[in-house]
Amino acid sequence: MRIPDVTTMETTDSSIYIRLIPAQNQQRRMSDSDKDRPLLDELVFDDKSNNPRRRHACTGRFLTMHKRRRKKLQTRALLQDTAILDDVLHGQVQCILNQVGNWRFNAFTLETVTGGRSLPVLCVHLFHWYGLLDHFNLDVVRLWKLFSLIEEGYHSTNPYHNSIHATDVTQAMHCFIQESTILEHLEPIEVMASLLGAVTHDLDHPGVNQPFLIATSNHLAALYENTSVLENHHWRSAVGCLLESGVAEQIQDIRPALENQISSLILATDITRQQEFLTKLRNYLDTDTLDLRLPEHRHFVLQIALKSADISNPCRPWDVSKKWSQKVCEEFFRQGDYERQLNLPVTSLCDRYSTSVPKIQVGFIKFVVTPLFDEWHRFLDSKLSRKMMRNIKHNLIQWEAKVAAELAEETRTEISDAEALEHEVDDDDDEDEGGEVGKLSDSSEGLLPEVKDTRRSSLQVPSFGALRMDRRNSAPVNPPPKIILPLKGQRSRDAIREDMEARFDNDTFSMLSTDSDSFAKGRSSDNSVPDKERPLSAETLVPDLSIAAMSNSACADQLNMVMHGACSMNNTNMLTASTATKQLIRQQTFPPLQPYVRARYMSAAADMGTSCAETLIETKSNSSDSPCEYEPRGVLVSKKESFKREQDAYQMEKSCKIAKISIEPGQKENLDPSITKKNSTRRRGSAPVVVVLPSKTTNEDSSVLTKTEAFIRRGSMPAPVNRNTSDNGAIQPDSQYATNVSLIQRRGSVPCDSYGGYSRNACNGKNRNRKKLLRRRSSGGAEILSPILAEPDDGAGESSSVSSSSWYCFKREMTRNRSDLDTLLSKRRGSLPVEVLAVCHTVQSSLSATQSPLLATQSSLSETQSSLSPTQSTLSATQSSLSAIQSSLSATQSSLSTTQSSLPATQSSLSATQSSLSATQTCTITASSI
Ligand SMILES: Nc1ncnc2c1ncn2[C@@H]1O[C@@H]2COP(=O)(O)O[C@H]2[C@H]1O
Ligand SMILES: [Zn+2]
Repeated sequence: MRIPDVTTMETTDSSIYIRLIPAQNQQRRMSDSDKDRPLLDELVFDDKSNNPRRRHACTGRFLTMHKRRRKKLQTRALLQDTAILDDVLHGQVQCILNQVGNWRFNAFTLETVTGGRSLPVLCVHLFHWYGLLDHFNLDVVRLWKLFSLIEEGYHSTNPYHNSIHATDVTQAMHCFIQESTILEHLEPIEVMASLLGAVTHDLDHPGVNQPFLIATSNHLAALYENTSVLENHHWRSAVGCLLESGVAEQIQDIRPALENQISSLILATDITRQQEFLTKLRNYLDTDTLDLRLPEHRHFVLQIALKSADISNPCRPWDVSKKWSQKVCEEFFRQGDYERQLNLPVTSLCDRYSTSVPKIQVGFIKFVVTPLFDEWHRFLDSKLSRKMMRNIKHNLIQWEAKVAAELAEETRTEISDAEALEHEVDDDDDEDEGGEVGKLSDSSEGLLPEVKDTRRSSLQVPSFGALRMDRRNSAPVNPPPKIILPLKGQRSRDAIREDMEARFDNDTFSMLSTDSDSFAKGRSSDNSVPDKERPLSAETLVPDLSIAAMSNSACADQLNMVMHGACSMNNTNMLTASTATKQLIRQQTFPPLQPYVRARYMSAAADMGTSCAETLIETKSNSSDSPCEYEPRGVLVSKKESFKREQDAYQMEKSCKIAKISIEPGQKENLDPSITKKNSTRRRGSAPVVVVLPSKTTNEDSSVLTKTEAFIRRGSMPAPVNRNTSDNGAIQPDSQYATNVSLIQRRGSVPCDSYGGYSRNACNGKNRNRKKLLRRRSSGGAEILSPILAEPDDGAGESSSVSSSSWYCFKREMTRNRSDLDTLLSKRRGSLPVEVLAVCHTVQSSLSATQSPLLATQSSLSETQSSLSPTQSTLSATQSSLSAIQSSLSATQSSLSTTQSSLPATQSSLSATQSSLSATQTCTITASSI
């Protein structure tokens, strides 16, 4: 392919800008007039007499509902006179764009000279340069709009994952696909997919990693079932931009194939899949079987290229690379700060108090970058790949030197700290001896400032709460580590090496994107903030308001207060006030994750999904129809070659289609189907949690939500459950973690009555739900705790008052014994808010309170039993005498009956006697008469 010369480019690129200006202004160059900038804005953003930018900025185009903060341009300070300075320095832009294929490219410089528009400027330039505009007959205004939408989709508030990172990765991708080994085989559609994939690969990135989204129950985690959450979101957002810009309309024929390729490229950037790709690449290279004439092999190489481009910043020249390293670590540390505020375990790589930029860089370069670039270099074996390898080595040496310097400084600090403490002890010992030290310590007041001055920041003064945040090193405060001091440096080095190896473990890639070792191991933060600084709830609090924007404006206000207020010590009081009255109740169950839910959420994806299936077959006919009469620029190839490749491309599209269609409804990309099945069957609880704050104002609005300012928890999967059940390589639990979690594991999804109950209470002040709460069959977990968390009120029923008093008992107890709370909090993991844990403790203590009266009752029962036993024996004696009487009675009865039975015989003998007597009498009478 022909690389255009500078003169040609100058003319060509000028024409891009000229074409962007409305017809009546075409004769004017961008830099010619003070009106150029507004004109461009008008053209790009006010097209069709709407104001799309403003509209989208308010409503949010992406699922994070990102409200873009407009970049502050230095020259905007001169708003009233825009003519004085132009944001876009066209001469310099041109100069940089002319060097766009150079590995020394600096995206930050392009960002500056383009007035913050590096992304669309670079991309339109590259599309033009490769001849894609002509080849696909693209409208440059739509294309500009596409890249403006993409630029807008990146969060300018992210230190690293912003549009400059997209620019950087796109330029790196451009460098890679220009490598002759690759370029000669590429189809125009593949070039377009590569550029679009690169520029959108982190679109709408929230600035935190996947474990954080899961731990804070972000709706994206629920939507993508905790699998390649961000990557799935990035490519779907990309498709949304293609649709919205109208570019999709122009490339109907190739759209399914293009979108398939973009999605597959972006999904490959999931860093947890690094090993999978690396093994495959090694295998290809070992067996020398990579054949770029095959579309699937080309696609695989493009996946590797994008993965490499994504982590290529350590391969840049030192000055550029260093800047990226600082930016990415700034974002990591920001996440660590959020985790600390949320009382989540602080991801080790995000903990600014236990690690440093050089340490992270050494680990990242050694364990992530080098293995990939070793293979990439083996494949490319070019001038560029050699340069990159040289840069990696050089940069690694720089960072290692910094780590060594840090260690030396730490050791020095610790020695001087220990010496200072040693002096203190010696001073006490020498007091009577009157030596030199004794002289200095004539007055203890005089000594104090000196000790204070020599003391370094690594030793923490326990009483100074604020200093805690500044503390960096790990030397314990009490007692001074005198004995271990000589070994300290060596120990630290070993510890750091081990630490790094653990952090950059090939299996986990824990710090990067989708895993977090501290989450998995249940490590608690050493720096957990005191209770009063704790924000409202882990369930609702997310780092950037843009991620929380699917709640109402009142929630956004509250989050804003927490997020920005909690950072400043001045606002602690405000926070304390709000946390003191916080209540936790549950809300209705999140809808189950059915395919239709996903479809509803992702209108763009749905659109894409159907069109993919429908129009895939048309792709071939279109691509063969398309004439190859474009300028011989960029990747464009001869007709004959093109035809052959179209056949290959068709084969690949067919295989893509098969792969796509074989995905069952609800199944996620990037996931082994068997794992999906296992996960989905194992998936547990889902009930979101709501934090209700007391009414801020006495608003007349009868809406419960407005009154209570409910923070609606979006996601549904409690983190502990997910971690326990997820075995797809994202997070591996260890046994200790599992044991800890089992204590607080959230249970099923029985909806809690208390939400409705609370609402009614809030409206009319009655306690209609109290009996209901008692009747309710709890599934365990947060829902059982809501009545306990409720503040006592006058009309409280029996159960409520018991619970409330336990809560206050617990609170009192905790205030007395902070260490208990600390222990409790330090055990805490995952997404359950701290309140839930606190209440677990409350329930336990109220249970033990209930147990003691029960025991008393039991002993009195046994006493009663023993006093009863004599009575029982009397009773049994009486019973036996009674039975004796009964038996004598029965004997009497039987003799009576015997007597009775003998009576008739006597009677009959009597009557016989009588009759014999009367016979005798008759005889006598007869005899006498005779
Ligand atoms: N210089 C760096 N140091 C540490 N981590 C990095 C560096 N560059 C990139 N990464 C990580 O690698 C990840 C690659 O994918 P992402 O761009 O989404 O996010 C990136 C960061 O998390
Ligand atoms: Zn990236």
